[in-house]
Amino acid sequence: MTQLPEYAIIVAGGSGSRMQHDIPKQFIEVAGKPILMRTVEQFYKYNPQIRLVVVLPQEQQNTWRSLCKKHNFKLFHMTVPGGRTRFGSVKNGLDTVLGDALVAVHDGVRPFVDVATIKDAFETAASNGSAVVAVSPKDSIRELTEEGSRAVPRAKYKLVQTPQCFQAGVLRKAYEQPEQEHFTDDASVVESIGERITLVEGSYRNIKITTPEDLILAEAFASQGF
Ligand SMILES: Nc1ccn([C@@H]2O[C@H](COP(=O)(O)OP(=O)(O)OP(=O)(O)O)[C@@H](O)[C@H]2O)c(=O)n1
Ligand SMILES: C[C@](O)(CO)[C@H](O)COP(=O)(O)O
Repeated sequence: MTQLPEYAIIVAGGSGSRMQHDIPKQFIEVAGKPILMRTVEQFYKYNPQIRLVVVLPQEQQNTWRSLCKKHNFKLFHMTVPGGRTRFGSVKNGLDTVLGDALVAVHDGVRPFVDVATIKDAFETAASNGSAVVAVSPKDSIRELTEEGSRAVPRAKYKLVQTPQCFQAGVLRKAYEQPEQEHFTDDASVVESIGERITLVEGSYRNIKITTPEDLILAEAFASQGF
């Protein structure tokens, strides 16, 4: 835990179109528990005093309340409406952040984030201003070109995960700018106002549950107690 108040903005405002499932992917149960609940619990385990902000589409909020009741999920959290894009959802979450603080933004569908990773991200952001979790690619990488494609040096690349943790003031300033096409995460938004991004080591288990086969992996991780 750091000296400043800590927030986790857990974004689950997307439509989950790539999952092709009949219920929103954040509500799919993995080993009997909705994915989003697992994610929120990891942040509570890191710091029971953390301020938890869950971003969900307005029309899913009643379902979420019912799920919390059904699963006897009592962790205190705020719920705010999602935006049209991830950028909009993070912006809505940020409106709840008061004063000086450290803010972690995390995908609601990354339930296997380690407590140690969350700790590392907050501590690094406290000293460096930012901390973005990333891992090294395991596959070779090719860049698409007009002629076809060409090999690029893998050692020069990282695969970016969440949490992405920042000083609240920096994140607020970054999210005041207009949204741009290349804003796929918080690091790209913050970098575009000239701030430096510090990377911290993530974990290959910290998958973003995106497509149907990710659910098989998720069940396997959960059955191993992760
Ligand atoms: N308008 C949006 C879009 C995305 N997200 C969140 O950002 C995270 C990463 O996005 P992704 O996995 O792509 O989720 P979806 O946008 O829901 O999925 P898809 O692109 O397959 O539709 C998810 O937790 C998602 O809920 C969000 O809060 N608000
Ligand atoms: C934020 C993120 O999970 C980092 O890898 C990713 O950029 C989200 O992308 P998506 O297209 O919204 O899944």
